[in-house]
Amino acid sequence: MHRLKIISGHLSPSGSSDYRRDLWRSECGSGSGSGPAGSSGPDDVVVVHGRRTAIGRAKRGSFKDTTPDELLSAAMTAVLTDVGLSPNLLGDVCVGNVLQPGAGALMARVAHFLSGFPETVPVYTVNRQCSSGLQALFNIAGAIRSKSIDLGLACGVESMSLRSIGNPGDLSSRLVDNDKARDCIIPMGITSESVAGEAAGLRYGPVRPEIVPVTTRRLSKLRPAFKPDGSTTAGNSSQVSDRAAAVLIGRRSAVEAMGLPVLGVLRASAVVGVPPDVMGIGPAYAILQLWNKRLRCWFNYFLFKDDSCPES
Ligand SMILES: CC(=O)SCCNC(=O)CCNC(=O)[C@H](O)C(C)(C)COP(=O)(O)OP(=O)(O)OC[C@H]1O[C@@H](n2cnc3c(N)ncnc32)[C@H](O)[C@@H]1OP(=O)(O)O
Repeated sequence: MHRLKIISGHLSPSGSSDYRRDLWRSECGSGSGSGPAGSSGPDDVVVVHGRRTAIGRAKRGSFKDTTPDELLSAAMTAVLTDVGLSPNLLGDVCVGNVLQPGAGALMARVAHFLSGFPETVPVYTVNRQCSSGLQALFNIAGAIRSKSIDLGLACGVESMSLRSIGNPGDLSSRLVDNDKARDCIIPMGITSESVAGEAAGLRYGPVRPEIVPVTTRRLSKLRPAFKPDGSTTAGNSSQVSDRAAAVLIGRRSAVEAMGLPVLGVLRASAVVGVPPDVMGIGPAYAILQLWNKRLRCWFNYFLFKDDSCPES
């Protein structure tokens, strides 16, 4: 019950005082501010509000002809409209996007103007492959922590219908002499097969007793998508899709002064490099790094799902 109460408090739009009291009392929340898990107060980076579009199936879905600037603009506009915030108050806007033509920032700046944002508000894009949207969030959080800005908008957008991931661009011919460099051009689906191969030997530890095995006939009959004897199918893959999302975050003191809601607190993030032929395994190692940043008790409250792929 205690755990449920904390989770529901975390989701409360008003950042309810009950939740905060529980958080302050909990092992993570009661720290002296000496570490990322323990710091709590006016300088917290807090989540105010977030919206997303529906998820359209690439090439065949409802957004197959919708340009990414339109998707992005819809999400950006909705966030600010919901909370009644003028875009003038945004210190920065960061957009995660992988398949970027127009030198990166063009689509985002167009979306920015389509949303009625003034030219004085800056915008830029970031590409950290599958976690680009998350990286946008932590870029804005970093700017808030360093006191460069008080409030910012973090977004992510991808049109897998209108853009192609097939073209690797111009690369050195020396690539063939370097194993790791060569692995960088392995198709995504094949890396997914390699991750499945590595994961096959893993035990699922504490969550194992919670899982009830269910085999649906249709699901088990789906054919492997990337190699004949593979295990990646349409049923266990991230879907290739078109969508956008936007999240408003800020420093707690500024957010509260503006009378905006507090949905949650951004405590920490971690990024790691992994071998390119199993790049999809990255979140497992990043979670371990967070664990090592003394966030152990947070793992009592939340189960993590890797939903960061732009195409998922
Ligand atoms: C960091 C990383 O890990 S990167 C990610 C690595 N993974 C990948 O690259 C995989 C990305 N995904 C893909 O490329 C695509 O989703 C694919 C190729 C796997 C599948 O694409 P599609 O064939 O277009 O999938 P689609 O959605 O049409 O589904 C195919 C069929 O499976 C069926 N299906 C899909 N999911 C399920 C399910 N859960 N249960 C039953 N049937 C299902 C669909 O109904 C469809 O049936 P139909 O052909 O009779 O209509």
